[in-house]
Amino acid sequence: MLPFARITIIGLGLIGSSLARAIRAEMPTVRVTGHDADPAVRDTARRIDLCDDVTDTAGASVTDADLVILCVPVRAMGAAATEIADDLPADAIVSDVGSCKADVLAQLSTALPGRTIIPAHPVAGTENSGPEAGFATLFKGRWCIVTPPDDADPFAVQRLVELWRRVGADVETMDPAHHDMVLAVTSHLPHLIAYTIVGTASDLESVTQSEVIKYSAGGFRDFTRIAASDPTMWRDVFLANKDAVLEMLQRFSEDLSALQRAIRWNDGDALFNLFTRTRAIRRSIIEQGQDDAKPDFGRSH
Ligand SMILES: NC(=O)C1=CN([C@@H]2O[C@H](COP(=O)(O)OP(=O)(O)OC[C@H]3O[C@@H](n4cnc5c(N)ncnc54)[C@H](O)[C@@H]3O)[C@@H](O)[C@H]2O)C=CC1
Ligand SMILES: O=C(O)C(=O)Cc1ccc(O)cc1
Repeated sequence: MLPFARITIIGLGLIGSSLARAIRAEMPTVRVTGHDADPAVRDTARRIDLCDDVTDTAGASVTDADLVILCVPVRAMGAAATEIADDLPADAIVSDVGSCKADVLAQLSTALPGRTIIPAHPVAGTENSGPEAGFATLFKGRWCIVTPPDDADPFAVQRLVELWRRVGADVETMDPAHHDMVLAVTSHLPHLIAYTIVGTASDLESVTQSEVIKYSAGGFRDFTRIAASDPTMWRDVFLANKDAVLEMLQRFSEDLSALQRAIRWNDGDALFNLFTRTRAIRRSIIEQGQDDAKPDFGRSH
């Protein structure tokens, strides 16, 4: 049985539009209603026939929904939830796709007291944004981490888990604070490093003219892809997951200082041992079949 009959998606960018496409592809009888605060995005969504209906107001999009998924930048979650509060049916489940979870749960709980809130995070995306960047297969074979509050209704959680399974995700449940620590090191810190290194190189570019671009090797190019990610989205992630990111950044800075010291003192063993350890990590990821990097970067969509 389908877990939901009428799903509303608020925020029709990369993730919202991918979800709309995936739901329509995998569960064609589900009615998908969409809303976005940006009129240009709503026009595009209508032109590309993204949803069964696109409404001009957030309230109108939820009046008969049994699931509402907020797909807006993490610091806009509270405002988006407040906009639907008066029109949300009593038995509707509210979820989201934000990249960090504790702050979002706090925003949603404040905006929608007494409502069923089950946050989630599909760990799948690209550096692109907007309704035309989405694609139906984005979530296939990817993790979706569901972070229910302690008192969550187990049946509501089960229905949301089933939705994500139907669009192809592997689902794990996790405590929100733990999610934020794990993602701070596996996703948020790598983005911060990419933004930094591309910024550093672009500062140098004025000295070296176009050499940074001309001789950019594979490693730097990979960083430029990540550093092309949406500025609003990532500003919000770093501010909303501040504590976990600062904790991981502290550890990273200490490790970087140790490497700096090893280079300064010609400690080849320290360098060799670290690089041997990290090579083994990469190889074990590939052996476990979790090397989604290459197919994703090259994925045609
Ligand atoms: N981009 C990625 O790779 C991934 C993003 N996420 C999360 O998904 C969420 C959405 O990200 P994207 O789809 O990439 O962003 P996006 O920039 O492509 O789309 C966000 C959309 O939300 C709309 N919006 C902003 N505030 C709104 C409001 N108050 N009410 C209605 N619409 C509003 C914007 O107009 C925009 O169309 C974020 O919370 C992000 O952390 C999660 C996994 C991957
Ligand atoms: O494009 C990439 O490399 C990503 O890392 C995509 C991504 C961005 C944010 C998330 O919360 C989850 C996945």
